[in-house]
Amino acid sequence: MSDAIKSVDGAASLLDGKAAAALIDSRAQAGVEALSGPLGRAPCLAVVLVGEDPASHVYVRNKVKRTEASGMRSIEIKKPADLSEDALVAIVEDLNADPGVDGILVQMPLPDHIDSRRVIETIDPDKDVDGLTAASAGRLVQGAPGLRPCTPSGCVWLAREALGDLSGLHVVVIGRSILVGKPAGLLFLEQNCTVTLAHSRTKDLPGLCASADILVAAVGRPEMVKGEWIKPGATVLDVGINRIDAPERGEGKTRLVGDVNFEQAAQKAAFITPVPGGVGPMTIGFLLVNTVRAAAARAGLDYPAAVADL
Ligand SMILES: Nc1nc2c(c(=O)[nH]1)N[C@@H](CN(C=O)c1ccc(C(=O)N[C@@H](CCC(=O)O)C(=O)O)cc1)CN2
Repeated sequence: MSDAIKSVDGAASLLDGKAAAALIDSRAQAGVEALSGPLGRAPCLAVVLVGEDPASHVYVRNKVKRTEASGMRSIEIKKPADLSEDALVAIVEDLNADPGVDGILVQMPLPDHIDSRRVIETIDPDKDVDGLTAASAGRLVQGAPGLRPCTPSGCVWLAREALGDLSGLHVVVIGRSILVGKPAGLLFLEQNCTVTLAHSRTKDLPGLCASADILVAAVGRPEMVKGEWIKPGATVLDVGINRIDAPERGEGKTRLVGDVNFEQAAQKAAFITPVPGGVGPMTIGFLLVNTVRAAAARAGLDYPAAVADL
C-alpha cells in the first residue's frame, strides 16, 4: 500500500496529505537537480504577500521553507495592507520582466481595495505557477499543455493514488471557485470522470452527493457535508479549512475542521482526507512541481521525468 494511504480498522482509509506531499516535494527536488545543470541556475519562485492575514503569513512561510528545501531559489516580497493596486501591479510586472524568475505567486486573499483579477491577469502566463490566469484556465479547458492549479492537482493525485484509473467515475465537486471548484471539475474531466459541479443553489445537494464515487468538498462551510450524504465506499476529498471555536479544549481555544463531518463520513467512505493533514499540504507540493515545470518550459526544455508524470 502507498505511504499516502493509512488503513484504519472499521472505518475509511486515511489519505495522508502530509506523507503524499513529502513524496511530491521529493519529486520536485529531483526535478530541480535534473534542471539546474541545463539551466545554469536553480529554478526560482517569487511569492508576493500583501497585508497581515495570519493564515496567509503561515502559508507563505511554509512555501518559502519548502521551496528552499527543494533546492530552488525563493524570493519573498511582503507589503503592508495599504499597498495600492497600481503598486502591486508594478511589482508583478517587475517579476515578469526578470529572466531569473520562473514562477510568480500572489497570495490570496488580497485586501478588499485591490482588484485581484487585475493583479492575477498581470502575471505572465508562462510564470503562472498558481494556474489562475485566464490563459492558464483556457489551456486547461482546451486540454492544452499549461500550468494547472495546485490544490485541484493535489485532489486528483490523491484520488488516483487511492483508486488508480478514475475513468467513468462520478465526481461531485461542491464549490465553484476559480481556485478550486471549477479547475477541479476540469481536471477530473481530463481523467475521464463524469463531473457534476454543485454549489449553494444546487437542488437536493445531499441526494446528489450520495451518487458521487468521489466527493470534493470546497465550500468553506464547517462540517456541512454529513455522513448520510456519502455513498458507501466513496472517496471523500475535503478541501475546506475552517477554524472553529473549541471550548472543550479550554477558553478561547480553536480547532481546524473541514467542510465534511469527518467522524460521520469516515463510517461510510472507503477513503477520506483528514483536516488538517489532507488536501492542504498537497497545494504547496504542486506549487513546487509547477515551478520546476515553468522553469523547464521557459527554457525550451522538456519537463524533467520526476515531474512529468504527476
Ligand atoms: N495564490 C494562492 N492563494 C491561496 C491558495 C493558493 O493555492 N494560491 N490557497 C489557499 C492557501 N494555501 C496556499 O496558498 C494553503 C492552504 C492550506 C495549506 C495547508 O497545508 N493547510 C494545513 C493546515 C494549516 C493550518 O494549520 O492552518 C492542512 O490542511 O493540513 C497550505 C496552503 C488560499 N490562498
